Amino acid sequence: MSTQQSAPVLQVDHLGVTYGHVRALDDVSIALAPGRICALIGVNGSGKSTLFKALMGLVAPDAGEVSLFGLPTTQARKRQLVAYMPQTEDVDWTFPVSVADVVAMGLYGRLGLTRRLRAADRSAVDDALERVGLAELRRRQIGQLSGGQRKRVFIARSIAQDARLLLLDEPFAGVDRTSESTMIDLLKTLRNEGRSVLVSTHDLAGAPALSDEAILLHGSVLAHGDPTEVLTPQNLALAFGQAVAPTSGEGDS
Ligand SMILES: Nc1ncnc2c1ncn2[C@@H]1O[C@H](COP(=O)(O)OP(=O)(O)OP(=O)(O)O)[C@@H](O)[C@H]1O
Repeated sequence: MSTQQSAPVLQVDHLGVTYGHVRALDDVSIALAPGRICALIGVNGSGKSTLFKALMGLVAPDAGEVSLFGLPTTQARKRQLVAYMPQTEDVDWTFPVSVADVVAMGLYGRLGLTRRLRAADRSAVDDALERVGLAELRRRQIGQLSGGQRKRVFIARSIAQDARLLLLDEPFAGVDRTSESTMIDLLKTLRNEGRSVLVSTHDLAGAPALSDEAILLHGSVLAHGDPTEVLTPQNLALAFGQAVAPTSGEGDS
């Protein structure tokens, strides 16, 4: 990490994404430095999930570019540099796999075709489960976990993977205050290890305590910087004051 300390882990230049007639993201430019927690804040439909999906290459932009660690997304994913936690409803929780199986998936990039875990891999899975407090539930089917436990499984998988950038879409939704504060402590520890975290949240009051910087999104970036400077009454009125849908119609692409 040392030689590229200031190189952005995530760079988005003039990104545009359109679904049919809905312009979900328009001219979005963002850079995120290593070792930072960045809160992504915006009203429902402001494009937060779309931004995560574009960063992961899961939706095709119609304008602009994305790079992670100076690499195209496909390369960064291949090198296991980035981990993504989608919104809970985007995951098939009935899938017949255990908690430990899901965490082990973080190691697949390093395993051979047989995907057979060696002793060191098993201990990486155990360590990751220990760090998120799920060691005792390692054999449980993922569908039999609470909402907060499900989120922690994903974080454990990112830790096992040793991802340098975590993209977390609404990790605190449906999570009680105690679990949320445990998760925030964990994210800060991961940040202190030099990882970066982009995390979407609706918790405006909690954002300054959670994050080093904040982005206010409303189809485009309304503000990006220190959370206390971003979350001003004026900016919040712009982002939340009116239930304005992102620009729809033919867009400008
Ligand atoms: N697959 C899709 N097809 C068509 N429109 C979509 C699709 N996915 C998202 N949209 C639209 O794109 C816009 C941005 O949606 P997105 O899910 O990115 O917002 P969000 O900020 O993540 O919302 P939320 O806080 O509700 O999760 C919205 O107007 C939404 O209706």
